Amino acid sequence: MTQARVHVGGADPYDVVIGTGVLGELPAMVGERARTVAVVHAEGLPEIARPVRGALEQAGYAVHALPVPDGEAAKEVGVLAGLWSSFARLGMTRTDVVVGVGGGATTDLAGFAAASWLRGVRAVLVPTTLLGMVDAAVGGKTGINVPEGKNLVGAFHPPAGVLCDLATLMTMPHEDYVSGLAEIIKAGFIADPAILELVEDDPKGAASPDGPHTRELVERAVRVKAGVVSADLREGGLREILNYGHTLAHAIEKAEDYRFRHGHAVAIGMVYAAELSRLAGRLPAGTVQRHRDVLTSVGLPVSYAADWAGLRATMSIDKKSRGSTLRFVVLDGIAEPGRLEGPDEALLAAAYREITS
Ligand SMILES: NC(=O)c1ccc[n+]([C@@H]2O[C@H](COP(=O)([O-])OP(=O)(O)OC[C@H]3O[C@@H](n4cnc5c(N)ncnc54)[C@H](O)[C@@H]3O)[C@@H](O)[C@H]2O)c1
Ligand SMILES: O=C(O)C(=O)C[C@@H](O)[C@H](O)[C@H](O)COP(=O)(O)O
Ligand SMILES: [Zn+2]
Repeated sequence: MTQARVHVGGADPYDVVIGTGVLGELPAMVGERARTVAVVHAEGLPEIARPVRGALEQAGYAVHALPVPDGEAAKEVGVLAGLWSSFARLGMTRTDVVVGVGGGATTDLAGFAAASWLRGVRAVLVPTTLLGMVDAAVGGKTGINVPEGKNLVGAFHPPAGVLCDLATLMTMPHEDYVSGLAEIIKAGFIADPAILELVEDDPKGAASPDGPHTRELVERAVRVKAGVVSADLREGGLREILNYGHTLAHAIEKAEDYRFRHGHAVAIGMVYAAELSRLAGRLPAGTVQRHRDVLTSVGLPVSYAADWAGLRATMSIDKKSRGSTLRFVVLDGIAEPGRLEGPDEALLAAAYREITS
């Protein structure tokens, strides 16, 4: 299979390599100055980290595997502190490198560990989930959760390279695979309608790593993200569009004690944002229905019912808020993202009612 290479520009440029057999690129991304390489991976997935460790050992690095808890349980301050202790024990200096292998939770943690160790060492990311490949590992947002909210502590720390080996997707649990599709569909709504058409034409294929368009869907979503973060790494404006659906999604994840899949929460959050757009007179009802149809077709949820007051309170701490003003990414049409600033409480509650049934 041929490989695709997507360049991410900006002050710290790097490549995202997509295909199979991509690990040959790893030593070049780690670089010649490194001696020690810490490979951070989920403790339940040592077999996924094994080829990564092998490629690095063969290249002559001193490789140390640092297993962390699986999934979202990794994005906790205690786990991060454990990595700092391990880095100290290994004597990691500024020329040494952290390699994160796994899903988005693992790469978010590994990236933040790299960002914070000695005020910043090189990180190379090897995402092994669909969501990790198309979103989490690209763009330099790293971080952890705190009890008060999702991703509230973190740093912008672009990786030195991202390697997406599509073969690793074959072992993914179906529900986690589908979760990743939510971020791909998000990229379709905010920027690349061809993604929506690919999913709508063959939802069953889209929901399987064996599907005919897996590689194209991954590449298209990565290109959307790369284009945005190349222009606005630190979310001064444009980058906010990647947060479509996330204001409510993050509140749902917190309400569910981070046991709700991120992509599933984003799917619900996108329908909420679409309903907000419609109720604000900015989006036709047909486009809101298109959200429900395409998300449902691949098995993603589009409704949610829990105490509105709790969700509303959590949304205030969203990173797009400015002072007491809530700000949402909305749509004025397909691939026409806009902002809704300080919406009426009545509008927020009305949009929520639309997704509770
Ligand atoms: N930094 C960003 O820009 C960004 C973007 C989107 C999402 N995120 C974050 O990413 C996280 C979600 O990522 P995710 O969906 O990958 O979830 P995840 O990291 O929790 O992984 C999902 C599950 O898949 C398992 N897994 C990983 N690779 C596997 C494989 N190849 N085969 C079998 N099992 C495998 C994991 O162990 C885990 O149990 C959230 O924390 C979210 O906030 C970050
Ligand atoms: O890269 C971005 O920017 C995004 O918003 C991508 C989101 O899919 C991702 O979930 C991100 O982690 C959310 O960031 P946050 O700043 O809202 O925590
Ligand atoms: Zn997301």
